Amino acid sequence: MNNIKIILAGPRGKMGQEALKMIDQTPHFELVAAIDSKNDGMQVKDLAGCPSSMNAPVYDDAENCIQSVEADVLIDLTRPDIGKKHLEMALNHGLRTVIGTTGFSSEDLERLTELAHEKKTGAIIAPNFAIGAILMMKFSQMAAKYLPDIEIIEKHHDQKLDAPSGTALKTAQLITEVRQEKTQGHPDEKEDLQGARGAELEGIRIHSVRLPGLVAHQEVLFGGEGQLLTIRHDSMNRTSFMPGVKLAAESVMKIEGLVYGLENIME
Ligand SMILES: NC(=O)C1=CN([C@@H]2O[C@H](COP(=O)(O)OP(=O)(O)OC[C@H]3O[C@@H](n4cnc5c(N)ncnc54)[C@H](OP(=O)(O)O)[C@@H]3O)[C@@H](O)[C@H]2O)C=CC1
Ligand SMILES: O=C(O)C1=N[C@H](C(=O)O)C[C@H](O)C1
Repeated sequence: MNNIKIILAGPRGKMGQEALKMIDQTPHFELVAAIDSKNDGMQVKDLAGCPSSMNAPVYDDAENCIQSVEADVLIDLTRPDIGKKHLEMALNHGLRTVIGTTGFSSEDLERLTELAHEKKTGAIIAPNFAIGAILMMKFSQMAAKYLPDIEIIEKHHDQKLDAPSGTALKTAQLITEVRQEKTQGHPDEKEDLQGARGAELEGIRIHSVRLPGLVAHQEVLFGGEGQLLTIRHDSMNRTSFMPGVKLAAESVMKIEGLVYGLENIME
């Protein structure tokens, strides 16, 4: 496989640190720069916790980095508002991009799909990189045909900025592809405390839990007469996401246009 030159945005973050290790351990990946709003001019190896072999410059200005460094792929693991900005910027420069940050609305996705098409550039937005989470979403889509009364409970660490999680939204979207819109619960139900029934997407209820100690977890509950099916996935740590990040960085080299969800590139 050809060498892939990578710019990583968010190298000091929890995901960024795992991604640096993964890049370091992948012979055909080469880190050529990092985007970090706080450490302009430094080398990645000098940032706390970063592999000592990484002689790549740090830029605080993403546009300057993209223009100055010869790269094949930008991987963004920052935060929802920044990920969006970086994807738009990279596409405008014709730079292939893998986005791990979540919080994309359907309007954002529509606009960025058009931009990727117009620029003839590959991009992947992966609401969840964990292979088990992709399977949980696919199995939920299968089950929804037969058990259409569904509630999603997603549980994350308390530093998470977006709610519901990108995974919960993607799960609900996949379900709506096979299920008619449906009102669940009693037709006369009312919330005595606002939010008690969670958020709602085409009748599917989504409940977001945020607690210290959690990493990333989701249960999809399917209720039927006298039965309950639960499909559950747990990420115990962030190394669970790295095979997916690696697959996305390899796959984005071969595609044109925007792909939303790793299930679309898994064989
Ligand atoms: N798709 C998936 O499978 C997964 C996605 N995620 C998503 O990935 C993102 C990162 O998660 P996580 O690592 O846990 O979060 P962290 O808060 O640990 O890391 C985010 C990092 O981004 C940096 N950052 C913020 N703004 C900028 C900027 N303008 N330029 C460069 N870097 C910036 C932060 O730096 P500073 O400290 O200076 O603010 C921080 O180091 C989140 O959006 C999360 O939802 C997480 C896990 C899995
Ligand atoms: O912020 C996180 O941590 C995670 N974000 C993604 C999401 O919003 O679904 C993926 C995973 O759940 C971890």
